Amino acid sequence: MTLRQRFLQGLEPAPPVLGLAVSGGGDSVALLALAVEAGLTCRAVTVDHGLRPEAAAEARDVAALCARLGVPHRTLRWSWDGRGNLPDAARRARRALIASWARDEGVGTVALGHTRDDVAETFLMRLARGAGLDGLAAMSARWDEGGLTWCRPLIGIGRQELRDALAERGLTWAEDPTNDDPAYDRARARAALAALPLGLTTERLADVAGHLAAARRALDAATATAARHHLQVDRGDVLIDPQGLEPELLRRLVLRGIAWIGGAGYPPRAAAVARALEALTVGRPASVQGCGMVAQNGRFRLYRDWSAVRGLRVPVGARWDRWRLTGPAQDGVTIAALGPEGLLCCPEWRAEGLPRRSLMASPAVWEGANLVAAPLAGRAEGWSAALDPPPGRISH
Ligand SMILES: Nc1ncnc2c1ncn2[C@@H]1O[C@H](COP(=O)(O)OP(=O)(O)OP(=O)(O)O)[C@@H](O)[C@H]1O
Repeated sequence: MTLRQRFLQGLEPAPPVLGLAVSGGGDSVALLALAVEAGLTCRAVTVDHGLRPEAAAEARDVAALCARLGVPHRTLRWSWDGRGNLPDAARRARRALIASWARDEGVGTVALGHTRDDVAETFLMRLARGAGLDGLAAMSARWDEGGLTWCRPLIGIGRQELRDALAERGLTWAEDPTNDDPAYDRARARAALAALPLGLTTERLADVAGHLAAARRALDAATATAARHHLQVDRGDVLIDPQGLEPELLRRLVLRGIAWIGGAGYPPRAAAVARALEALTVGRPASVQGCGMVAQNGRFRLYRDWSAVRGLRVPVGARWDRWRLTGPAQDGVTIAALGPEGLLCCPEWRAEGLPRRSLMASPAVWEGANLVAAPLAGRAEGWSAALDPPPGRISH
């Protein structure tokens, strides 16, 4: 099969308009070139993170190439607020910017230029960190998120083959200097791939990651089935019945609960989850990523820890933790946690059937220090609280 055929196979089914995330590096320039050669209708986007002095020039080069190829292109800018881990913050911001660009452009599918080498590098990096099945499994070739389909049509293709194809076409690309900077994990993984022992190859490692991805999909399906029988959502809480569950499936259900309630956007440390499960098994409470857990009548209740939201205050209409409150319009009111003081003003709270600790972290309407409404604690006063749906997978 030719390179173009393999690219089209990786794209199946080809969308009416394909969004292309083009950084200007060899992989994504090859993505752009292959999409144009295949005659697809495309729109391209580049995110300038402003992190390297050359970034703006690279974005201009992509814009110029797109103009030559007749592909509409946009450059989006982002600047780091200094929070979180930089590569991770940049990736999340990039995905969010690209998603909103795609929605504005009427693009339903966005292609990323990850290659087989990226799969092998990621596998090695995660192996070095002692990752489990989820971390070692190959990145997804296609997934839906936020109303958009993301795909990686080059995931089965080697980086060198793509560069050779670019060279044949006289196309140039930018080399990211951090790719060879041993301060970065990925650069060290690249160097390690160039000198693998035991006859191991990039293809082999990518194959192994692919086998693990198949196992992960099966486990995801088993987790979904287990959730139907063993997991229940009780307003903002999650109830899990551990009876008869495989320990690994129980762990995965607890992880889902933590992801939804804690909302961290990345999985908690495996050791922290193992400790929490051990504590629950002997009837002690636990807390991970702002998600509290207690064992109660043979079931685990996962709830929002009040300490994680006690300082959170937003205007009416804005999202508070996982909630959005609506009610009679009124000036000067804000949304914050009910807390112990608020609960004292809700004499009927027990009738609602939620434990005190869950209600403390439930959303309430405040006017200064006065409680206006607490829809989950028996003081609705015309207000209602809608909850975000539980998420699917966290990473792709
Ligand atoms: N600045 C950017 N602008 C547009 N697209 C980008 C940009 N950076 C990366 N991409 C897209 O993401 C693909 C993968 O690039 P890269 O490996 O740097 O990103 P990543 O999403 O951070 O992945 P990883 O998890 O491998 O670090 C690129 O081929 C390209 O499609």
